[in-house]
Amino acid sequence: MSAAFVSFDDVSLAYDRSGNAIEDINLSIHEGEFVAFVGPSGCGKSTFMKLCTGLHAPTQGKVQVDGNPVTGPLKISGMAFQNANLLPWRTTLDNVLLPLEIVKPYCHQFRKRREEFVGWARKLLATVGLAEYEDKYPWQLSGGMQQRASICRALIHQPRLLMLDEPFGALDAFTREELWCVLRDLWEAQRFTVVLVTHDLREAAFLADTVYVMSRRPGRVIEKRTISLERPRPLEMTYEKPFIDLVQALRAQIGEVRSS
Ligand SMILES: Nc1ncnc2c1ncn2[C@@H]1O[C@H](COP(=O)(O)OP(=O)(O)OP(=O)(O)O)[C@@H](O)[C@H]1O
Repeated sequence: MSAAFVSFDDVSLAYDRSGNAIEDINLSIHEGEFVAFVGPSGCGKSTFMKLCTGLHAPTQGKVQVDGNPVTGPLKISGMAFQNANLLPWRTTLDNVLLPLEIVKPYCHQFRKRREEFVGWARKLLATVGLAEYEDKYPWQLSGGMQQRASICRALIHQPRLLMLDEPFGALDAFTREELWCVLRDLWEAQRFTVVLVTHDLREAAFLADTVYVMSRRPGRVIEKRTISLERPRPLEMTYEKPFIDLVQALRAQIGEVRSS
């Protein structure tokens, strides 16, 4: 096993005097690992993400990424959220290029290397099936297409850490499953580290190597479950018994947390 890429040592965070939002988190994520966080609403999943990416500092404990303490917004991460949040006045291609215009070191090279960067964006868009939509505006895309573009935008600067906060939560079940496969294939090809926050236990079990189950507030990790289903994982696998049993077990656990 490689050294931890993301590590949380006794981490707690209190936003205000109402007490800890998350408490005593100890975990290690290895480079290239795909982890998912599940738990009841308000248990601190998004808070975990903010700590990981340096958008908040812990009240107690230590957060490290790639061997360094996280002291401010992390440049090696890409993020995507439930809402695609594409800029409506930019085409799909220009939305995907945005991080390269902003993030160091690319922003300093943007003008000079624009053609090369456009090539990266086109390649990524083609990978997720949006080759013909590069010049369309967000309002000309379906919700699923917008989310594909938003994942491309999160990956364009080749981040080592991809943070996904319920990225498929607003999509219909069919589109969601399609995008699981898009994400699975991108991850298989590039092996960036992924932290996925989701309410969807099937999604967590299908995509992740490790699922962390969190308790109600103050959020603590109450279980680390290794998903040993063979890879690559075809979608059909989700209709087979081992997968169904796994999701049932996770569901039972969340049910216990909710009623406790
Ligand atoms: N900026 C903030 N200031 C004060 N309290 C906050 C802030 N952000 C989150 N909280 C509180 O911290 C707790 C954890 O919130 P968080 O958004 O991390 O939970 P979550 O598990 O992601 O929730 P959900 O599943 O509903 O999205 C909640 O009780 C929330 O009200």
